Amino acid sequence: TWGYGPSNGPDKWAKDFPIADGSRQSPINIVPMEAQYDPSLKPLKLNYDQSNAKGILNNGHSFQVDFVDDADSSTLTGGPITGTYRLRQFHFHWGASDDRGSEHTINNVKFPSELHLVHWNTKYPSFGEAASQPDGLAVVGVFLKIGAANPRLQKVLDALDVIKTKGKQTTFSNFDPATLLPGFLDYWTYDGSLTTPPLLESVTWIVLKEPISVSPVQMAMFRSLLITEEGEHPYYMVDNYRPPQDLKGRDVRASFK
Ligand SMILES: Nc1nnc(SCC(=O)Nc2ccc(S(N)(=O)=O)cc2)s1
Ligand SMILES: [Zn+2]
Repeated sequence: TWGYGPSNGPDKWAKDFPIADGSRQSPINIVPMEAQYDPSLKPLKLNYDQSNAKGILNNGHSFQVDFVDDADSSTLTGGPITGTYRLRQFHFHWGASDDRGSEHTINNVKFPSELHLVHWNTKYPSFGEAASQPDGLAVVGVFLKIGAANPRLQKVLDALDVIKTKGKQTTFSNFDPATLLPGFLDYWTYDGSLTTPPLLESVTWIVLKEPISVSPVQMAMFRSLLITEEGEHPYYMVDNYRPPQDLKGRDVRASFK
């Protein structure tokens, strides 16, 4: 199956997922000077209920915190989207060293990690249905930048030692992902895709300009996860990022001047 290694990594995905060469693939390199300020873009509204946090899972290519999404209690509204999108999960991408790891780049600059908050459009009956629609998903991307240790991140990182191997999961409750957001919610937005197989072209991307901090010690905790199952020869979960894809004529809009 797909992964990030030399034999199953991003350059090989088109074989099983031909949409990898599609017209609205993600991530992309963001060039702020070429983004167009759009005064009609609304402020982002992220309203999460911490009690919706359900569990934390090592899925073999990242770890994700899953949310109860059977009601409009943890939602994304405003921004470039119309209607209400429900939070499904959040996860991260990161590098083997601090010089890489993010999926989106800014002027070709990579960050050590990128947080993705995945939401689905409630005009569709389920996440799975929404995932196949052009306006089905909205993912908020947040860059992580090396600096002071991030105390809000620590609760997530402290849960990693019980989900070391692929397939492990544990309960994870009472966590408001809004605590992971930066102070200002200025963003860039463009039409894109899932950045891992099935690479579905159903994502309105909302990439925040302001990063959050992470310390080198905290980055080392991300890198202690394994992509392998218990009992298998261990391989570390690192460099789980897809490089930027061709813009193919798409516009990138900015919510700020
Ligand atoms: N019918 C379907 N059920 N589930 C899927 S795909 C599962 C899923 O959530 N995939 C996913 C892949 C990548 C991303 S990302 N990195 O945020 O673009 C988010 C989410 S299609
Ligand atoms: Zn992601």
